[in-house]
Amino acid sequence: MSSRLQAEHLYKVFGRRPEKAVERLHKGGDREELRADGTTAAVIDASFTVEPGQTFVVMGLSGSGKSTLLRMLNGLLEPTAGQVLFDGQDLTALSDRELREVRSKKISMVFQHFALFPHRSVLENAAYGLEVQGVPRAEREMRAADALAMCGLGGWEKSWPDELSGGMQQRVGLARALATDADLLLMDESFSALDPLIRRDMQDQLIELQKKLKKTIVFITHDLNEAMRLGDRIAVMRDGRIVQIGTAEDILVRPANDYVASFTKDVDRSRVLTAEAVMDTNLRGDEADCGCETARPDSSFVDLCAISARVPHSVAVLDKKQKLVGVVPRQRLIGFLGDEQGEPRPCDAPRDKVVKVVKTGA
Ligand SMILES: Nc1ncnc2c1ncn2[C@@H]1O[C@H](COP(=O)(O)OP(=O)(O)OP(=O)(O)O)[C@@H](O)[C@H]1O
Repeated sequence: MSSRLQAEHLYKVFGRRPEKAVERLHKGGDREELRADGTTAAVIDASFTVEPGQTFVVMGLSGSGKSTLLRMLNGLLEPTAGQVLFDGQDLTALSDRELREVRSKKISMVFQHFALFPHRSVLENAAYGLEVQGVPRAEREMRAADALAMCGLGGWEKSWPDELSGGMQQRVGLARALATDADLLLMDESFSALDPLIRRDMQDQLIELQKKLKKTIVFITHDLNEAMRLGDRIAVMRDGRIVQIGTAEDILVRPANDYVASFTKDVDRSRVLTAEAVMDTNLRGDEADCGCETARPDSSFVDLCAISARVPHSVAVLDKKQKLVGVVPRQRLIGFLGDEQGEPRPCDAPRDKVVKVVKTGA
């Protein structure tokens, strides 16, 4: 059973008199103001909940506070203010011993640079977390071998890390995290050092594993495309603050401000949007009465385009109970793809006639 993670008004300030700095931040002060005094507000008032089995992605540019936030979630850094609740337990109130216990049994980290021991075999590396827990050799080797197989590394147990490619080494890192049966996986830029194709493979692997294992995952990245592929929910950080939390669709279709919107420019919208985000919910009520093919709210954008090409009118969207919940006119599909949700401008020419050829260029 996976666990629930909750961050409540977390602050981390580095430098002199951090508590005083939190007070100033409370009163609306910002990072720049504090920096002038030689104080860094790394994380400012971060609150969120990660439900059991969810992948929560924290996305932001370098220096936005992602790693500091993550280190507070596993108790490696003590918050200047605020609380971290894990399985209902306040991590900030635990003794060092209790915290070490929680960290070794319930929380696993996967780092960007695989952090493998060069003089241990792949199997010994995957079993490392269990060794720290004091699990007997035979059991830990069995569990590590299972985790390696889950990560596609069956047969590589006796190899050495330097015999493996970067992608395979990261699979060992993932296997090590999975072998311990920890409910909470904290992944810090775990795929950022990999080539684009291998990175995509690892994302696919994580998505597949997560369908089965349903861990509670916090994944840090600076890449919005990666965030959107992996995240059930995404928090966007800027200058220490979370500026938006939402699904990939929320971020894409309803960015909280221009800063978030500026990230979405490079996102392949057709991979993120579903019928639910695109559909018009202003209904007559009889749009699905004709017996033509329909879509579901979770139909992908690409599927929706294909259906739209096959039916002569708007696509009706029906929920699981076959209730009509929206319609998608073709115009709307094209508009969403081009991030243009206004109405077409009027044209004086007779329908379907090209009146004159407009020359462009010099
Ligand atoms: N131990 C520390 N002492 C002082 N300042 C720190 C410390 N750790 C982090 N910072 C500062 O806090 C801010 C947030 O850093 P953090 O590493 O959390 O950001 P990040 O988003 O993870 O960046 P990156 O992607 O580059 O790792 C930065 O300005 C950084 O310089």
